[in-house]
Amino acid sequence: METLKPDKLDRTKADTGLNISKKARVIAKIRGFADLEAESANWVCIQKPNGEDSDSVTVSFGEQPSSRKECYKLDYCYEQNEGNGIIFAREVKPLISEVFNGINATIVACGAKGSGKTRVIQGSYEEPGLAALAVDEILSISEKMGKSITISFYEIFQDHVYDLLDPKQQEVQILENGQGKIQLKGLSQVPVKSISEFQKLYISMHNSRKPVQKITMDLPRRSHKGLIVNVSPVSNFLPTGKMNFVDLAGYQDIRRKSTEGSIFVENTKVNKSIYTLFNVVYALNANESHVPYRESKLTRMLQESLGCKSKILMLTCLSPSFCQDSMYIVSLASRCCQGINPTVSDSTKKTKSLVSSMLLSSHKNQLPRSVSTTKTQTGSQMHSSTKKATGVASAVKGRKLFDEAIQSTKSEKMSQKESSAPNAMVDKGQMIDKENNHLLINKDMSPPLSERLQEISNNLKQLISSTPQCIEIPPKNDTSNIQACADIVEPKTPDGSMIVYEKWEIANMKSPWETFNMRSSGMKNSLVQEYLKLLNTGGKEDLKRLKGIGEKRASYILELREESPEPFKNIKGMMKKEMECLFN
Ligand SMILES: Nc1ncnc2c1ncn2[C@@H]1O[C@H](COP(=O)(O)OP(=O)(O)OP(=O)(O)O)[C@@H](O)[C@H]1O
Repeated sequence: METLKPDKLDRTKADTGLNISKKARVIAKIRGFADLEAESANWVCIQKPNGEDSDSVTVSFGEQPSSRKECYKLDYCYEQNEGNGIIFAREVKPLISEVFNGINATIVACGAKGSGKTRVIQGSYEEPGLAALAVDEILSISEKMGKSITISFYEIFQDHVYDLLDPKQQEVQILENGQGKIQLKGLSQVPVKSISEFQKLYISMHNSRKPVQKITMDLPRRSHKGLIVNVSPVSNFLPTGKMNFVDLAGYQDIRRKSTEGSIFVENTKVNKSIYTLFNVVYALNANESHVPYRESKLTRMLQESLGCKSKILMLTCLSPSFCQDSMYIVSLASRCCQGINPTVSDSTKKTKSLVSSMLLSSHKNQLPRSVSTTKTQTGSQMHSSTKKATGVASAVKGRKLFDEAIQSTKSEKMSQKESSAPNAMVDKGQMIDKENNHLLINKDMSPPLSERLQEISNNLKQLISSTPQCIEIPPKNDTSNIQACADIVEPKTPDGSMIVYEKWEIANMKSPWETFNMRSSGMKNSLVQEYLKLLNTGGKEDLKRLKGIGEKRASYILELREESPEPFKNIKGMMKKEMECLFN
């Protein structure tokens, strides 16, 4: 196990000084060169205005033309020569004391396929990952306190959760009790007494990739893997703290891959859950009233470790050589990182404000979010390889974002005050009740998915009926106006479409009315896509919330989806299916 100097490396509360109300810290790590990678192909550039003391850094990619280089702001970026030990000491270790105080922490590794996520989270026997380093530390503290720890290890494959520590590999059910508390039925908790015992369970299970029930294992599969470390708190009056490590499946843009059948469905589900996680982190960092936990199994499972007083570390892994998917993931990460008041390019602002005014104001926060990120033109860029790590003593600012993370909602503030009040003998049950109440309060504030979908459907109908039929549609192959609006509705690869949009707009010089008409057409198209997506992916209850869809039609839609993964390709197809349904 790597020897660390915690006294020098810890980021203590004394280091905190930033007034940044962010719940999630978003950082990156550039992976070392793999065996067959050309070391000359150094593609990621990072800019640290204050070296290792920088409060934020910018990441850009070498192959973009320097005149139009886009930079993505993140809280920090670790370079190729900085290993798991340093990341643990600066980012993860400070969270451990929080976990002993009954607070949940979640460390998520995200990135393109092969970007080094597993190496950072799981590591190997030779170079332990963040999870093993954390368990080692937690075990040594627990031993001193005479306490014990347990671990759970699960896999999410095609939106099903499986227990990796249970030989029977039962599917885990995510249940919510009467008070809104999440329970993971069927997920075992195994006591762990030593680091070697942990490594044996974690590394061997991770690598064994045992066949999961009812799933053929002939093809490599993309799945998320999660570890939960349950920690006994310092006081019996505190709830059990959890430290979660999530090794996300690698992001792959399926539009660029010629996949079919079950692989296509698998990839779509994986990407959707990655988007949802980013949307949740964005919503938390931006203090939004609605957090879309319910939109994926992963975020649903992690709800109690992402919301309330939890701490989140998003670790974006980057390939050092050209990788389009890495660019996309960084753009998502950067957007989460910005939280409140992200700086956006003029074109993005323009589009956003237009769409906001077009939507009923009560709906605007309820649409799936765009990938607007901080994009700036670069000044002097520094290639990652040219920067040398200059020791660790000065790199102490990262964790202070966590320490400053505000307890933003009133209910959180109240529960904090009460738990720290003198003589407040708050028992475990009461504390849990408070958390539950908080969840219920939040639930009241944020309507469930089905309500949002209903509203999207209503918007769609309104727009279809109100959009003039004689609108001037841009040339058939020019999808820029649709793209501009789709940017608001759905995450997209930052492929310069906004630039294309601006050029197109300038070249055509439309009147305000014509521009409005064109954009509303794009808006309509986006909403149609959302509506179709709902028909293709929504649950039965969500489908039934849509006007005109009752029990029978919802069942029929689900039947159609069993026959083919995405039966509703366009409006025409939808109408046809509707007619078939009527005559069935
Ligand atoms: N720091 C590093 N130095 C050298 N090679 C590395 C480093 N990190 C990862 N690699 C290599 O890169 C490859 C991908 O690593 P890893 O499996 O950790 O990526 P991943 O993002 O988890 O992949 P996937 O998306 O397929 O799960 C492996 O061959 C690994 O040995």
